[in-house]
Amino acid sequence: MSHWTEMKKDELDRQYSPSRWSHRMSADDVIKAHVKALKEGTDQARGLAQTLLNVPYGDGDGEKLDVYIPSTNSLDVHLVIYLHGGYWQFLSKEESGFMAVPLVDKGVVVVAVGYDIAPKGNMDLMVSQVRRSVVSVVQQYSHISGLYLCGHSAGAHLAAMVLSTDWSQYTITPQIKGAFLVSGIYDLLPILSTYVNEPLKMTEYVSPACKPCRNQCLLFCVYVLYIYINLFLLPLKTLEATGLHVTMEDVANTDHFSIIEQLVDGEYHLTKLLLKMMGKS
Ligand SMILES: N[C@@H](CC(=O)c1ccccc1NC=O)C(=O)O
Repeated sequence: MSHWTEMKKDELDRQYSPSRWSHRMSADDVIKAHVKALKEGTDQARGLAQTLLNVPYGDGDGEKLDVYIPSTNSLDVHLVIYLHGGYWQFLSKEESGFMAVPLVDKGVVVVAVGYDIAPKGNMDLMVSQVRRSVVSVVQQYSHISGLYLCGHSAGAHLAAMVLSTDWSQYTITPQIKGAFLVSGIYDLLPILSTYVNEPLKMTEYVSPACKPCRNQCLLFCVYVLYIYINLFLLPLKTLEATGLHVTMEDVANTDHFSIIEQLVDGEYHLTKLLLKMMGKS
């Protein structure tokens, strides 16, 4: 495969269209099925778990999060913050509680963060929102014994941006014990000239600033290897060079969408891996 700098726009657009790489269904159908699966999973979690919905973490309309709470009296409670995907322009927290049931069952609190997707929000705002959401969660749940991040696709990028935050500008420094980054995109430069950037309107000035490369606390790192193999491997090497404990998991028989949808299932390999990261297996 040629390097992205040598690709014509059509080809780059195709490479950055995960729906067109699914072997399960047509591009349109895979997206429809994805949104449906996430929504149904979230509705189910809202029915089964105790919840606190629309908790503000800032003054903006979009600065709200949902909390899925286990019924446990244990003091050793772990909390995972989920940052949804959707190329920073699709999805919301309303479809982002789908993985809560198997985690809540194991006594883990799940927080699904809402942020202002494009065109309402731009990259700087989204990065600032997810960072502030983490600070707010730590302030509200100071008793938790372990804070973890999970993100899919664009949400994995945002999670990596959280990990690379200079917390000296914030009131507290969250102690993030691990991050579970699923099928993320970590280099924004190649997408500047693609359709993905149309609502985002990122410039070359924004993009390097939003490239997560510094990281202090990554324990587990999950990628799916299929199309952009070279782009995915790059941050892994960068992270390892900093002396972090980074694990890469190559998940068989999946695609960009099913890899995260299946977190509704407690028996799914990645659900078990996420629980293992939190010492809950
Ligand atoms: N144009 C993108 C659309 C996409 O990524 C997407 C669309 C709706 C909901 C979620 C999406 N991506 C999730 O990671 C694609 O071809 O897959």
